[in-house]
Amino acid sequence: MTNSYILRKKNDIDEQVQHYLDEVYSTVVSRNPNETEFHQAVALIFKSLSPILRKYPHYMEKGILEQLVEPERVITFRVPWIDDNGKVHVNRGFRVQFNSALGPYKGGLRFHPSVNVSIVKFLGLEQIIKNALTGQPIGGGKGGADFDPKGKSDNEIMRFCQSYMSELARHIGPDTDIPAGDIGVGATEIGYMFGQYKKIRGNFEAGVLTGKGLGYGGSLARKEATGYGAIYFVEEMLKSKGLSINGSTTVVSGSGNVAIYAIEKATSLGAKVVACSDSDGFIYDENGIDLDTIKEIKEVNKDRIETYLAKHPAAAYFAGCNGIWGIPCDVALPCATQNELDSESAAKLISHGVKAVAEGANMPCTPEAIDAFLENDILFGPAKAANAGGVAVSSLEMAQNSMRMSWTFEEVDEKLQQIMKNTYESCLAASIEFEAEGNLEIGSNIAGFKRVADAMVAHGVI
Ligand SMILES: NC(=O)C1=CN([C@@H]2O[C@H](COP(=O)(O)OP(=O)(O)OC[C@H]3O[C@@H](n4cnc5c(N)ncnc54)[C@H](O)[C@@H]3O)[C@@H](O)[C@H]2O)C=CC1
Ligand SMILES: O=C(O)CCC(=O)C(=O)O
Repeated sequence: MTNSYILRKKNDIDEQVQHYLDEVYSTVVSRNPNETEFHQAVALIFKSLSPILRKYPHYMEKGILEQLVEPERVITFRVPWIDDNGKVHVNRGFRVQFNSALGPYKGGLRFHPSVNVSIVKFLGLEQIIKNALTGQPIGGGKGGADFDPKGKSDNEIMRFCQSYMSELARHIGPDTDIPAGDIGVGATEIGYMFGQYKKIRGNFEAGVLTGKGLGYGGSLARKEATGYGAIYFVEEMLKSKGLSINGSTTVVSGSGNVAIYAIEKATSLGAKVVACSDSDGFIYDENGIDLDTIKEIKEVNKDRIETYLAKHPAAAYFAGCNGIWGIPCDVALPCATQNELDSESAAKLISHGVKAVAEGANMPCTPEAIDAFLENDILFGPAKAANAGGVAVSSLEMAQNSMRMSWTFEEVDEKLQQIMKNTYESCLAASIEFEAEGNLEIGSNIAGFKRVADAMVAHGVI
């Protein structure tokens, strides 16, 4: 009698939770039609949340999920600029100020032709949970424009950045919203945007942007932070199985900021990184990639990865990006872009004996690929946790700006290592508490969600 009563109660709450998740998700889909990346990001988070909603049903009673998936503010604006031939172009700019429960909105800006409201919202939603996992006092936001920096002159990029900031400036500030870089936005673009912001405001507010140059308020180790942080996270995952990245064969997709510094740290810890890519194709160098050549191609010459062969004729180049996951490796790090690693690629990695996969990029693995890794007991580091090092050091940059002082590279790196260790441990602890031991996908979503949800409950319905 008692047992069947308990069983019925348990089924009731299971049903309520599932009904609540389904209902909020279907509202997201109907209210935001065609925003497929945003739907995917919502579904990924919701898939992990049943256990915590069962344990703490007050999150449902207080409508936390309904509020979480609706950005506090979405700003869309015109970005007109003039090219070197005098022709006028108009791009569309975005900033999604998604959630400020834990602090001012914080997250990068992406300049890429694919940028639209769906992409900015998926990135913004992920950023809320990621920022919470770092333990830093930062809310979640993201922005960008459908501007393609490829093939543009330095003057064109400067004029674009100035125009973009002419509008964005009125919406941001060191205690309001602090943008940084993402795809297509590095220290050069941040510099031009900072210059324009300073001119408009008539103030030197260093803390309004992060990822700044070292000469005017940037932090040592910010450039390296996302890639290094991903490797610190991978080391924690591997350690849990008595393994290490030392001696591993590693494959990294992309060859931008995240990929380059992931390769640098992995190599310094004894991994052999044999492949990396750009949006045209990938290189395979069985001796281990020469990172100085990659840096020269990507950071100095802004050229294509194929040109690696000029200095390393024994290496191989393959057109197309997906083939990179067919290379046998122990550790795979997708560090390029969303949905770059699908179930077919996951199956290849698994059949070749991959031991760990960690997402340096945001949402690079499709939901089916993630399921395949988890079902096959592959260590899986989700983006929200594995690539949190970049925004964590951005928060340290804000702290240094507030104090008007600078920490050494070693000091920042040490704090980054501690944050990545803490992030790993809080994801693991949540996975254990909610009976999914070692499933860091569930652990990261629950641990990050709980911190944000508790703050939202404390603030009331606002
Ligand atoms: N920069 C940062 O601090 C952080 C970046 N991320 C994420 O990491 C990813 C990469 O960003 P960044 O390195 O900053 O950008 P980036 O602009 O420096 O580099 C992007 C690289 O990816 C390559 N790429 C683009 N599409 C590709 C594809 N389909 N296959 C292979 N390569 C492709 C580009 O050629 C470029 O080399 C993005 O998902 C971004 O959101 C995440 C956390 C922080
Ligand atoms: O450093 C930041 O504020 C943002 C980094 C970022 O865009 C990300 O974590 O995806």
